[in-house]
Order: sequence, then structure tokens, then C-alpha cells
Amino acid sequence: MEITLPLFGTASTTSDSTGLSVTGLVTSLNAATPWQLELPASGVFGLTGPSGSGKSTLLAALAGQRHCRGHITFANTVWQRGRRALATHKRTLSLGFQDSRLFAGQSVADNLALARRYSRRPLPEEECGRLLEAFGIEPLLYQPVELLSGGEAQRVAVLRQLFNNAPLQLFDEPLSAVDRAQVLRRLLPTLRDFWARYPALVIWTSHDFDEIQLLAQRCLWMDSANLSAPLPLPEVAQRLDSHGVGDSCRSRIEARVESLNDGLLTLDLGGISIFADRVAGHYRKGDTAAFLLEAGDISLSVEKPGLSSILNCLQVTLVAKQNLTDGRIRLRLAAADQVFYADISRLSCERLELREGTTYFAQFKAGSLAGL
Ligand SMILES: Nc1ncnc2c1ncn2[C@@H]1O[C@H](COP(=O)(O)OP(=O)(O)OP(=O)(O)O)[C@@H](O)[C@H]1O
Repeated sequence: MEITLPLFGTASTTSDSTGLSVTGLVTSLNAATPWQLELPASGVFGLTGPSGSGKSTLLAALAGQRHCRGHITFANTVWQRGRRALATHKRTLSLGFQDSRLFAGQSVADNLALARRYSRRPLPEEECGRLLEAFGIEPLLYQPVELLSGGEAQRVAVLRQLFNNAPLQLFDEPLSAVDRAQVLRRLLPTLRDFWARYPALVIWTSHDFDEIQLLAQRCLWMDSANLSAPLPLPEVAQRLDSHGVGDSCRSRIEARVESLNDGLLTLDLGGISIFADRVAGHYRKGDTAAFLLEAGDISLSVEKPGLSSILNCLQVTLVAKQNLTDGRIRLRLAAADQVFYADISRLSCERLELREGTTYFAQFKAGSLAGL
């Protein structure tokens, strides 16, 4: 049955389009592979894939900044119907770029104030203050944006999007010029916390898969202008591996700090003690701390190992197995309500006769937990 949509405005005849709905979207890049996409009204989704595959083009088309045809609705409002497009400023979205695109001739404070003034969902004053502090922008507030470094400008540009607090927030490699330690330890946790309290639909484009892992549960994959539906992260990690454009897989682990002695951090993970060493940063007893654990650093045993110099041993459930293109197997493991990944050889997998739903013992060194 043909559904009649008004040209623009409220799409009252669509049944479940409170989120983003893209049907048959075609730009000059993807005439042969129209884009389809269904995303909910809120949640953070990664977008990655090889360089030049069309990620920025997709974001530009969603924002009404690129000629396209097809259908786009967001929050029950039609943004694109056939070749007719709603103007960018009438779409309830923000789009942030790698090159920040701040308003020249204005101070940082002016740029941020403008974003807040034109927000349809302005943030409380105290929230803006918290964000300014977390992003380290307070000392820069009265500087002209022309004097900012590349990384400072990017931080201001991301903050500008948060101050605007649009229901759909699109980011195109927004923190690529900021030092990695600051991104992982400070900015991404702040963003996670922010979107947990101020939900929006977020598409976060990055070549850094750790960034995506720390923000999102699912990720879109673009390859030669082919767009996937939202995929589980291990599947995307596998695609990155097979294209030779990705890192190996790291998982985020969260645990409560128990003590720090001689550089060895003792953590509580659901009642089990685990250990991290050579960690930087300040850890206070009772705090929840986050770490990245490399999939290749984990070994698996069928029986509980005896005393070992490897300090960490967790009882885990094997949730799923996935073949990697290089002959290894990626295991999805669960322990203490957390999920993480281990890469082992096919031979090990066969020798151990690993079966989904079965309990095993995962070991990793204290040095394998990289603090965020
Ligand atoms: N305005 C444009 N006109 C014509 N071709 C363009 C335009 N913008 C991008 N392209 C081309 O479209 C293709 C996709 O580019 P796009 O920037 O969308 O890729 P991407 O996946 O975002 O890449 P990267 O990861 O390198 O940023 C590239 O081949 C690019 O050269």
C-alpha cells in the first residue's frame, strides 16, 4: 500500500518513524546502492569504514547539504521526499566536522552562546558549566576562534553541538586532532555521561574504533558507498580487520577501585578482584574506573588455572564465536554483567572444543588493562 506523506512537516501517516528513517536515498556517489537506514529516536551509533567510502556524503545528505533523492523522516517529520528537500536550518539536527567550522570573527564564548540561543532544547546553565570544565574550555572562553589550535577548535566545536542539544547530532571525525589520552580518558566519558542524561540520536563517525567502542553499542559500516544496518561491534571490528583499516579489538571494562599499592591497582569486578598495573591517573577507593582490554591479550582455559604470574583470572561465559579473516576466532565473553572479546587461534578453539553457553576461565596480565 502506498503511504502518502506530506511534502514536509508532520508525517502523521507513518506509523513508527519517531526515529530516523531513510529510504532509497541516492546521491551522485551511490546511484547503484540506495541507502536505507532505520534508527531509533535516541542512542549513540558509530559510523566507520574505509576512507572515501561515503560516510561524510551520507551525513551531508542527512543534513540537507548534498543533492540527493529519496525519503528521509526524523521524529515524524519529513525532511526529504523525492528531490524536494527541507532546508538544513529547519531540520532538528546539528552536524560537526573535523575542521570545526567555528564562526570566524567571534570568541569561543560567542560561538557557544549562539548555539545555546538557537537551541530548541537549551541546557541548564549548570550543565553548560560542567561541560566547559570537562572539555577544558574555560580558559579559552574569550579568545577569538582564529587563535585556537586545531585540537582546541575541535573541542569547542563538539561543545557547541552539545550546547545546541539537537535531537539528531551528527559528528564527522570531530576529535581527530585532540590528543588521544584526553579523548579516551576525559572527553568520551563526558560525552557518554552527557547523552545518558540528555538523550539524542547520535551518529559518531570515526576511523578510531576505540572511540566508537567507548561511545556506542552498535555501528554502521560504509564500504564503497554501501551502507549497512547497525551492526554489533565485533562484526565491525572484523570488517575493519579484513580491510586492513582497523586496529585489533579492545573492550571496555568497568570496575570499582579497591586500592592502589606500589603501582598495582586492585579492582572489584562483580565481587571478583582483578588487577591493573602501570596505570596513570588518579584513582580513589570506591570510584568506578574504565579500562581497555586488548582481545589478543586474553587466554582461555577449560579448567581453573593454578597459581600463575598472570594475576587476572575471570570465570566467563562464552556467548558467541566469530571467524576472523586471518584464521583467528573472536570470542564474545560475558562476566559480571560485562561483555568483552578475546581473539584466539582456530587451533586453540578446536583443541578446547569451545561451545557457546559454556563457562571457561579467562586470564590476562595486569599490564593488559589500559586505564582510560
Ligand atoms: N562535493 C563532492 N563532489 C564530488 N565528489 C565528492 C564530493 N565530496 C566527496 N566526494 C567524493 O565522494 C567519495 C566519498 O567521499 P566522502 O568524503 O563521503 O568519504 P568518507 O567515507 O567520509 O571518507 P574519509 O573517511 O576519508 O573522510 C570520495 O571519492 C570523494 O572524493
